[in-house]
Amino acid sequence: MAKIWVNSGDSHVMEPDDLWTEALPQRLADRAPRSERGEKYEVLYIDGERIDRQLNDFMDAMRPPGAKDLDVRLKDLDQEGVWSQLAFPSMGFWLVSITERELARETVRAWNDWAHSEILGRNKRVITPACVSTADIDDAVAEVERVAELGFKSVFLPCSTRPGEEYALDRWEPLWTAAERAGVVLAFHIGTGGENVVFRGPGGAVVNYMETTYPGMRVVAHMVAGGALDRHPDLKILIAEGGAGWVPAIGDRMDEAYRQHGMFVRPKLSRLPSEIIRQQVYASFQHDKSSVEIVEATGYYNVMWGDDYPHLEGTYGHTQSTLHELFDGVDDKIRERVTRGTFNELFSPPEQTPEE
Ligand SMILES: CC(C)(COP(=O)(O)O)[C@@H](O)C(=O)NCCC(=O)NCCSC(=O)[C@]1(C)CCC[C@@]2(C)[C@@H]3[C@@H]4C[C@@H]5C[C@]3(C[C@]5(C)O4)[C@H](O)C[C@@H]21
Ligand SMILES: [Mn+2]
Repeated sequence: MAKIWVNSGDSHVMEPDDLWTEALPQRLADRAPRSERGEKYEVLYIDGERIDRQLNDFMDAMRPPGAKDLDVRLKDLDQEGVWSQLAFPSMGFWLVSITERELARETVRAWNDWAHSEILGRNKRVITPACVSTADIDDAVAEVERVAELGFKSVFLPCSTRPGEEYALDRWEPLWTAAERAGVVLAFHIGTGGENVVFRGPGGAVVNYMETTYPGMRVVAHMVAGGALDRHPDLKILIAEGGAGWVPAIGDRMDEAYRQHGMFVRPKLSRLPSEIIRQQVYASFQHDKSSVEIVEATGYYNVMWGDDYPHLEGTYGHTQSTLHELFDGVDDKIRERVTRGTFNELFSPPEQTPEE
């Protein structure tokens, strides 16, 4: 089978265990996110809070050779046919749980400086979003301005927020303004900002997998209906790892709400929700056939494939067979858009050198 070369809008870096102990004074490093192997679960400590995380066997699941080594990762990518990756944090995901201002600001800054020197500074194919404080919007704005200067093209935000901090609220407006002005994409990754295991019982594994998808839909509802994207027409948001088939469907439902409940709608928008979604909302998927099918069926083109490397939910080891299943027989324009074009539009990776 001919090799299909793609870009990945959803991958992950795995940070060195000493990222924060190396970068921060002891009084802050001791409170930064830390992972320990418990009896049955990985145990996470964040600013003194203990969270029982993944089942250990989940954590021990197959890991590609390059998960923690950039040079080896690039060889993995050549083998799998992935040219460029937007690589989200791993331990850095838990920074969004920090509510104390100084700790949030300093741990985020340290993560960004590590990514800038160890990833962006050492290669052009793998890029990361930057992290920002969710504890203080002024700090988040300052960090967006700083990292944009450093060359970051996106900023990671959690899909779930603390109560009273929902994305439709004015609290976030300075961040939307700064991100639009800096030309950075807001990259929301599913399964972040809240509990990922909310049900234990029959079907738990699948039910919880679905439960982490819904907050991605909520982000779109708040950013569209709350007016943020209408007020900032150059701002683009990505919902990573949540699939893409649902995006045009919620556009229809939001249009129906906007029309049928018009007497209750505020703020009024200059465009229908479904138009805003087609112009400013992007989504990534790994295996879903429906994420490809809806492009032609609905005219929603902001679909981006992702390898979710090095996670279990990703395609490492079966990328090419997945890509052929997804794209063989699909219109070339749609296949090019989903496998590379959407990523190129958002992140302009370097031109791909011909395969050796
Ligand atoms: C769900 C249970 C506990 C049910 O068990 P029972 O039947 O009652 O005995 C069991 O099946 C299980 O532990 N499964 C392991 C997977 C899992 O934790 N599932 C949660 C929902 S899925 C999820 O949270 C995603 C969205 C997808 C899997 C990877 C995921 C956990 C990743 C993984 C782990 C960690 C969290 C993270 C980023 C991170 C750095 O990589 C996302 O925030 C989130 C994400
Ligand atoms: Mn992912």
